Amino acid sequence: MRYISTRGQAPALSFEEAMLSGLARDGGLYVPESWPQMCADEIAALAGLSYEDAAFRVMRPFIGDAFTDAGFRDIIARAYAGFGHAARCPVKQLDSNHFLLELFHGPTLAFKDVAMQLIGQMFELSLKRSGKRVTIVGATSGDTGSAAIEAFAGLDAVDVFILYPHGRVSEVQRRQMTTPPQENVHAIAVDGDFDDCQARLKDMFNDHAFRDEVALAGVNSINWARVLAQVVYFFTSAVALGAPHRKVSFTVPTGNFGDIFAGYVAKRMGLPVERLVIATNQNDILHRTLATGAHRKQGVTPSISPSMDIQVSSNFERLLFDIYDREGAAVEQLMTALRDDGGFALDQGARDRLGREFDSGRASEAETSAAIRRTLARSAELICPHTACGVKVAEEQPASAVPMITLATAHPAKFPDAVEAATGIRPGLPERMADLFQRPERIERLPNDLAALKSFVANQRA
Ligand SMILES: Cc1ncc(COP(=O)(O)O)c(C=O)c1O
Ligand SMILES: N[C@@H](CCOP(=O)(O)O)C(=O)O
Repeated sequence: MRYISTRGQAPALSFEEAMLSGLARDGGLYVPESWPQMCADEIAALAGLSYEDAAFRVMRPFIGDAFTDAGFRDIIARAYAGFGHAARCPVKQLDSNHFLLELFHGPTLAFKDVAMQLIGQMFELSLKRSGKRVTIVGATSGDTGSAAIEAFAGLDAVDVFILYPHGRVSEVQRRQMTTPPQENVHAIAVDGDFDDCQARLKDMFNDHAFRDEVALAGVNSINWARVLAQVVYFFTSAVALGAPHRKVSFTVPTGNFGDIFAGYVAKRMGLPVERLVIATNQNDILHRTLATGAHRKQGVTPSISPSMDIQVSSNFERLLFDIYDREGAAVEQLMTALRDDGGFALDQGARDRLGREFDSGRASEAETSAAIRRTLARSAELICPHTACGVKVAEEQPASAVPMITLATAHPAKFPDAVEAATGIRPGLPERMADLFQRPERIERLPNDLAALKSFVANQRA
């Protein structure tokens, strides 16, 4: 399996090379040159397997010769050993035909752990083999950063720098990033929003001299391996509800478009998915794109679901590549317009293809709170505000016999203020994190300035 860039100008790479590279050198994102297929019998055979065994079968066709089968099984086993639920990503019934896919049983209580724990193991093995050292820089609206720090803290061959928007993540998220004592991890509060952090990260990748000097690597969903690991739970949850003999639909709380793109990949591989529903908060660029065909930035407005406070959805580029018939030049043109003019209009063909695959909805602040309250009253489940955006949008989809699975992307205890304001209940952190608020913090505050950020990274790495 080779990986090609969405902008069509970078060399094709192996899985391992794409994983260690992050962004392609032409500014694009790596995608597989074709979608591996799983037939109905292969999908049916996932029923009853452990999450680890299912993960091996779903991901194996993508990794080429990066790892031996035994080595890859070992990586997967180590990645999920620390999860707090035997099923790793369990499905819970919310209502007669509405289910929650719980993705928050990993160490930092959000869905990012599912992929980050895996790629932490992959990086470690790969770097040990090559003797190389890399500098990981990540941008976060709160959850990717804490998951990355947890997965890479203390590793010899890696320095980690996480850019987060100052004052725009929850206190639990911030402390998860600023309290780990290991010297190879650095949390940087940037004076800007998440889009600024992600833009500076991409600027660093696009500065080839800097990129080569520090051996830059990325663990955002820029990295194909992140998306791949997220494909697995679309299969396991669908199979738990009867796939491939029965179709399912998914509603995905969406920001950077990585998670729902993983659902799209599962569908391309043969999983019978009826609808993929994008759920946004008030930062609703993707919902507006579906509704109007115009993809236009409006600036980020802080919300009670801060991890989804995103207007430049990085992985939308991967989808555009597919719906523009894998024409790198067309994607390059659209991305240039997004950067220079603030947006672009999809042509009618692209709009039709988008509409055939996806539906969308948005949740205002009041609707998000109401969904938290309603879910507690109806189903006795306390959900986080991101999950609540998903539940609200799922509930307004047309009635259907096809089961709807909404992704529960974080534990409510990461966002106690929003949950308490909605329900009067303050969710508590698990015992192992009970002293989080007493641990000393280490924060570097920097301006939204490429030169300042590059200089900090270059000087602080080991
Ligand atoms: C809790 C939570 N829910 C949903 C999302 C949106 O996921 P994605 O960026 O993959 O669209 C994020 C951030 O990515 C998140 O942290
Ligand atoms: N919500 C994310 C934003 C970054 O997304 P990623 O999937 O590209 O890493 C976060 O919590 O940081």
